[in-house]
Amino acid sequence: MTTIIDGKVAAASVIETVTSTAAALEREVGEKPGLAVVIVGDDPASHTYVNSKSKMAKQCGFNSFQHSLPEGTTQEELEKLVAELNADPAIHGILVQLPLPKHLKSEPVIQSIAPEKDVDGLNVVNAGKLATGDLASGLISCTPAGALILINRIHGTDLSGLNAVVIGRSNLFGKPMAMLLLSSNATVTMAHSRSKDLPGICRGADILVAAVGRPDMVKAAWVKPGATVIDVGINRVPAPEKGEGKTKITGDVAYAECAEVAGAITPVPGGVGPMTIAMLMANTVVAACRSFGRPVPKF
Ligand SMILES: Nc1nc2c(c(=O)[nH]1)N[C@@H](CN(C=O)c1ccc(C(=O)N[C@@H](CCC(=O)O)C(=O)O)cc1)CN2
Repeated sequence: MTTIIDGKVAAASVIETVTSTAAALEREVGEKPGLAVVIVGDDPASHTYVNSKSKMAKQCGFNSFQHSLPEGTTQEELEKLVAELNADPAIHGILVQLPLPKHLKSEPVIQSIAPEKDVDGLNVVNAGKLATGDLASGLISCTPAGALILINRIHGTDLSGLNAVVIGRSNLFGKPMAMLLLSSNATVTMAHSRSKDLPGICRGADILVAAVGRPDMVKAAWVKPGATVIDVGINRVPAPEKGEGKTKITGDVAYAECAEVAGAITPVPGGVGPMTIAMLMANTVVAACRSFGRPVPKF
């Protein structure tokens, strides 16, 4: 029997801990965690994600600040806003929604976020801490942190002796995911579009993580029988069965056929996606606890 890994259930458990920690902080210190979310431009999917983040922040008992900037915002204007948020003591977490419009460079913006407020875990200080095995004092990118929680539900926290393959090498997901798996003692292979014999590499995986942005790319023949398959893809594709012009979300894994072979698998939607927003809340409450010298919850 294949286990369907339910990201909504795991996310709800994270949110419960976040909410009780935020309530304790307010009771004991008289302050709420503050999350600032910055979005530039009109991308509808990005607006949906940002609205969900702001709504969830309020639900957790945070102060939520949304900065929606016009498409024509300049690099200087964006970095000036980040500098103001860095200096604001009511803000414990800052997130700049990605991707930015094409005329803006995301790297300098990300690197201008104060590391202790970088709840996306993308700043070189936080990425460096993760790469050097310091998982305790930095902030870890939300989607890989959430994917690891789902993997831990199947395999426990010690992945010794297991082969993990991560397809994709982005700073937002692939690289931090590989570091987290390595820190959990897995034997990790990072594969990508230039890898030779991708199906063969994947067939060696006890834990296969796909983050490539190509709908249904991973086929059943790529999956080792009994493997855990984590699908990080969020692809919007046409869904004529729902009506003309309709679309649906699908992952990077051909779900139905891979579920026949895998031991455990995440669906899309309802797998890794809900963990992204839950871990953003977790990072924000952790950043707030640290700023007040309070104990940090475990997720
Ligand atoms: N600064 C950041 N930008 C982006 C990130 C990020 O972590 N930080 N990740 C993605 C988008 N993203 C959050 O921003 C995100 C993607 C998907 C989901 C999610 O819950 N997906 C649902 C399906 C939702 C739907 O039906 O549309 C699921 O998989 O169940 C949450 C957040 C890029 N940008």
